[in-house]
Amino acid sequence: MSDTPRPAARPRLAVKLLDERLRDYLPGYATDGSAGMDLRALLEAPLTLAPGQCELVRTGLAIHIADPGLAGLILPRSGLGHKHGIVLGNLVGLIDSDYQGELMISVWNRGQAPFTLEPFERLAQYVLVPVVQAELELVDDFDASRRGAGGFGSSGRH
Ligand SMILES: O=c1ccn([C@H]2C[C@H](O)[C@@H](COP(=O)(O)OP(=O)(O)OP(=O)(O)O)O2)c(=O)[nH]1
Ligand SMILES: [Mg+2]
Repeated sequence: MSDTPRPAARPRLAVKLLDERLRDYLPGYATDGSAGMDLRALLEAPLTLAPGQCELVRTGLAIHIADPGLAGLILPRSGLGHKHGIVLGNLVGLIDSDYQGELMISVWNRGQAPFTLEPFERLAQYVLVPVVQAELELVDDFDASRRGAGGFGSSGRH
């Protein structure tokens, strides 16, 4: 028997290609255990971002998640972020389950040197995550908890 757990059934997401060139570049999981699928830059020409510059970049993909129990996250790629300072202008992109528009990536060069993005380069990753929607219930007092209202380091450093 293998130690590898059997993968759970994968939700199926409806995807529209907004540009035919994307057909050759459909996102997928690089390995069995990958958490994210890489998203590519739909650019007509290389795009050079000066230090501090932030641009909205097309992906050419629309994904309708449909299930309110799921959401998409757009996250930076570690290599681009750490080595080149290429991260997201909104830090994290949150994709609502009812969003049907094109996935857009806010690309921010937080580094010190210009960086050139090439057409169809993988520049961010899309992660599907479970979501729980809550009902807010107004109360006058909470049941006591050990932490109470202590925050921002109230439990000490070590
Ligand atoms: O990096 C991102 C972030 C968001 N979106 C899309 C999907 C998301 O469902 C929608 C709205 O995002 P959000 O709610 O974060 O932005 P907002 O500024 O609150 O806009 P809205 O008033 O449309 O909710 O924009 C992207 O394509 N890329
Ligand atoms: Mg919003």
